[in-house]
Amino acid sequence: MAKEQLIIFDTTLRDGEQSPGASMTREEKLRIARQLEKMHVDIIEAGFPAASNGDFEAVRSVAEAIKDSRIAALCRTSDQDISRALEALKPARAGRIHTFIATSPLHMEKKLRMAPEDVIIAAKNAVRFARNGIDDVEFSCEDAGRSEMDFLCRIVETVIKEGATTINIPDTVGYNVPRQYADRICQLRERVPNSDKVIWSVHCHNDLGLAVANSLAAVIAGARQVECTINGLGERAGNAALEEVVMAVRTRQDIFPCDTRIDATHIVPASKLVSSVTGFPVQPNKAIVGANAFAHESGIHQDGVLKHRETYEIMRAEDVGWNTNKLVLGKHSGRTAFRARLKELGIEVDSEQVLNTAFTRFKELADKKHEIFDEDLHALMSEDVVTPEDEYYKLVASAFHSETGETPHAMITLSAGGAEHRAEAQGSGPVDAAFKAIESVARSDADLQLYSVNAITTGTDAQGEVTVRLAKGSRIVNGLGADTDIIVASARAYINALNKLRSVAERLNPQL
Ligand SMILES: CC(=O)SCCNC(=O)CCNC(=O)[C@H](O)C(C)(C)COP(=O)(O)OP(=O)(O)OC[C@H]1O[C@@H](n2cnc3c(N)ncnc32)[C@H](O)[C@@H]1OP(=O)(O)O
Ligand SMILES: CC(C)C(=O)C(=O)O
Repeated sequence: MAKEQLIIFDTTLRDGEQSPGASMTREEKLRIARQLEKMHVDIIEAGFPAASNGDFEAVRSVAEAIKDSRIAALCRTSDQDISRALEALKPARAGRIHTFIATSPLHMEKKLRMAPEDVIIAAKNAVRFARNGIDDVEFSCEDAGRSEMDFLCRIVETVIKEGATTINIPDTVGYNVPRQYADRICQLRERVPNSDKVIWSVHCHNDLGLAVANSLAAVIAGARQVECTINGLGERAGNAALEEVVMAVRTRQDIFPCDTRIDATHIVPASKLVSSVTGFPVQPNKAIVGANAFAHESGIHQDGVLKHRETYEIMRAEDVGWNTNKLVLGKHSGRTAFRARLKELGIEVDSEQVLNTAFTRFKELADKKHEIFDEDLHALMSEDVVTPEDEYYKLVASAFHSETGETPHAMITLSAGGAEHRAEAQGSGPVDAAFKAIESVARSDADLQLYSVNAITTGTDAQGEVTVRLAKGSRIVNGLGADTDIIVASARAYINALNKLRSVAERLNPQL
């Protein structure tokens, strides 16, 4: 039997935009709307036309441009707001008026300063007025999560009689918990006459981190529209995240009696677009769209995923728009993942002993660096271990000068094959000056590919750890240096890399 449709109503451009700092221009709204249309979002709430001329124009432009999604515009229960919204929606192939008024005792008394009976009249008149202009009218009981059930039933019954086609029950301040919220939806569906003639919708905020859980509980209780936003953007702690709702319903088809029309492969691009437009980064551990959502670092998980992906993945990264899942090499990784990555990089390991030696070096590096990249592996596999006794270059002494308004300057005494050399150089910073001074002696002709400060311990004796990656021809090496002075640590790392380059060159050409 075909599943019922769960309507996805995206409000990134309206409630999402109410996030402090997330205001969007008309062009930005258009770009996001086009991405939402591509994803097959059913309804795009484009804005609040009475808010400003800019928002009016933005809703109008979205209504003009988007053909495959219905466009909704939000308005209070005032004729002026509704007229403005109707005007903005005129170019839409399919439009919806979304009108709302608060129904909780607190909001009615303290904010609206209206008697409950007057709120019912305002809702009734607004829906009637809206229905004169358009067929599709959604009515929202703002703060329904804290409204009295009897009152909710009365106001909803009234607006259904006036022709509202969708009834939205927002948990405006994210106060409800799943069982209680689901119970509200069940009661309304049971008690309100003609409840089967309308679509029941939910709109949950995330103040207690329950927006998605509440939305899903409501779907099980019979709601067939979920209002949500990309990345969970929205007022205060945000709204239910579209990607989480869609993927929960899709992944748990054994539980949900419905599914959405969303093409989930557009989810990650949509998330990236919203993040770049708003400047709100996505936290790495965010479900579905976070950079780590399909990444595995620990050896036991990596081993499991390599043997059978489903051991640690309940969805496929490709199905939500990532290129693939990721095995990230780090200090928790094991031999299986290490060997697999080497193989992917085309690095042949001819014996268990070579693998074990390389793996030990890899663990040493991983203790110093947060993440091991492919270049690190190339370096690990091509370099020899250089012991202090075989070091050709040694740092004997150093002095650095850096002062506001003056060019940084470094003085280095370097031992090269036992002979001491003094060198001085200026640079764009003291580290640059130190590297130039060392190079004036070593003349390695190597490319500096990476300079990173890997870890700083805490306390007054803080240790700075630096990695310097040098490349010469096909040889790539990582040099490590540690010191309480970060410039000295950098110089040591550079010299360590030079020694490794020399050692590899000697191995390839023993005449050197
Ligand atoms: C839960 C939600 O997300 S609701 C949507 C929230 N979004 C927004 O508010 C963004 C757009 N809003 C705005 O640009 C402005 O608030 C406007 C243009 C709508 C109104 O601006 P102003 O006329 O200056 O009013 P202001 O914002 O100061 O106060 C809101 C007024 O609307 C009233 N009001 C609030 N909700 C409703 C409603 N659903 N229906 C009718 N009146 C309402 C308030 O009681 C208050 O009236 P008062 O001024 O007579 O006390
Ligand atoms: C206007 C309604 C839908 C709303 O945004 C809320 O109650 O949070």
